[in-house]
Amino acid sequence: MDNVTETILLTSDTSSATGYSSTGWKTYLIAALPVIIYALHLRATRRRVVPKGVPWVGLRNEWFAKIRANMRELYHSKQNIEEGYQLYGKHGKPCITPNSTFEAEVVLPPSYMGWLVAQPDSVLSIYEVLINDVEFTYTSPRSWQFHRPFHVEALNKMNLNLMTGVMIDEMSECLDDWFGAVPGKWERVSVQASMRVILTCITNRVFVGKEIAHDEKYFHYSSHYVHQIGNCAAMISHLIPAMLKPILAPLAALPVRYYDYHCSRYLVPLIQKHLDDATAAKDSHHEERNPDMLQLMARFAAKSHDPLDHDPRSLCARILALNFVGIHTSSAAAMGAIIDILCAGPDVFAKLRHEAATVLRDAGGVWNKAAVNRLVLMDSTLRESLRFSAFKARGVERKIVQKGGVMLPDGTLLPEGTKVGMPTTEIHMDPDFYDDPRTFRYDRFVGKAEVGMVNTTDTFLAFGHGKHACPGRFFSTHELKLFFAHIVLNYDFKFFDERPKSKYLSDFCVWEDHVYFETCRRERSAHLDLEASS
Ligand code: HEM
Repeated sequence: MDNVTETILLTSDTSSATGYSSTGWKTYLIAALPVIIYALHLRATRRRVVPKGVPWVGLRNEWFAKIRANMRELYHSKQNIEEGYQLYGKHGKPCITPNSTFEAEVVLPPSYMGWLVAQPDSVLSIYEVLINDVEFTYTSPRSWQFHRPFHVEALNKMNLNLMTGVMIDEMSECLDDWFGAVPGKWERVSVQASMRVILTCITNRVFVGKEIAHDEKYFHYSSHYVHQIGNCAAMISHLIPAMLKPILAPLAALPVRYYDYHCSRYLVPLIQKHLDDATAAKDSHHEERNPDMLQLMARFAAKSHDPLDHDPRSLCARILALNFVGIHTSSAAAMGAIIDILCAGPDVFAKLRHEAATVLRDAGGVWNKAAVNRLVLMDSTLRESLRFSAFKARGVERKIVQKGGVMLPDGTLLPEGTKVGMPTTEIHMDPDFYDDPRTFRYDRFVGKAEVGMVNTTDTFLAFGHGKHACPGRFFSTHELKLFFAHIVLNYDFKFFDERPKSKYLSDFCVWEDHVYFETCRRERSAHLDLEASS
């Protein structure tokens, strides 16, 4: 017997004598492992709260019914929301809709809207929803580390009147590329690709200025950033168990962090320059009259005492996050609008063209904010499209952050961490709120000043509602009205005989395939025809 074997035998003998055999210890550990993992999982998923006493929809009579309903949600979300609305929402009651992220959401009835929007941020938080949905902790940690969200304030300070010329320039250039520049030549164009690229170009131009916006590599990195952030967030929230997130999510977020890094190489030096200029201008009281978003943000930053606001990398992350929220939403709105207009047919199109031509002729052939504001039919058409073709079925989503939870008007207690929201699409299609809701009526809102495209109401939720209603809606409304006016003036179209099909992925509405339309550049803008004939 050698020394080592002897030692092992001795050790083993000793442990048997004391009642602790190493095999027994390992067995205990192996048996306890699932419990330890489960305890860690519970701790890591403590935010996944499922309130008691609220009925579920989408359940079937089967084993593990809730887990399976959550897993089915990716393709059954709209059905669940419809069912919940008919069974509960219409009767003033909340219900739980499953979610493929396993974070079930309490959908509230429309009658609770006043209560929902009256809650302070210390009770219901939109930020927790945004940070969670986009997995900002991993995909873009810097973009939500700030004390004052002045990127949102900068959005509201944007001078849309002075920006109009820049926007028209950018639109014309992009439309030449995508819709065709040769009069009389018909082109076949993808709705999804064209709207995504054109809206990205306009947003980039207005946000970061011409030089960087027109840099092909910046366009590549920034548009990939916008698309990857959604993919990475979906992968993190759907595929990575919460307890493994700290280890695996940073890896899953690498693609978006790569594009973020490349965008920052363009933006950080420019932001530093704007910060220096803004600091100098603060002392000399001289500021450029037509600043882009980055310049506006630098002005706010220059006046701030928070060191984080002077970090160009932080400002860069914030503008990229704005790009993400702004580009997806406005391109989805533009896709819905062009499809709705081409389905509405030649009469509606002729009326929109006539209005745009009259307004532009009366404005002397140059668009400005006042002229865009006079596009009443276009405003109603685009608002109707946001109602009719809403691209997210649940909206006004908030997370309960108040310790101890919150009591709903019917006395139900929802615990801290519960996500709540409104059934946007069902409210938009409810005959109690809209006459003949399943018909696209382009002129539905004409003559009702209180329901212009930017106005949110209890029953028009495309931009959310309440104090957190989309701050980008003034910019987007102006941009989309200008864009569609420019299109109807300068292009002819073939109309759709049949509406393209859409489907839901979770609660997001997407077009089933690539949808194409045919368009042809006119000899000249229709307002010049009007001028010639009058
Ligand atoms: C047609 C285009 C757009 C649509 C339909 C849209 C829709 C929305 C919706 C539904 C919300 C949630 C509001 C709530 O829950 O009450 C929201 C929030 C927000 N949107 Fe938009 N949006 C659009 C364009 C933009 C643009 C262009 C920007 C910026 C460039 C932007 C920036 C934001 C921000 C920062 C928030 C969060 C507001 C907050 O936290 O208080 N949006 N948007």
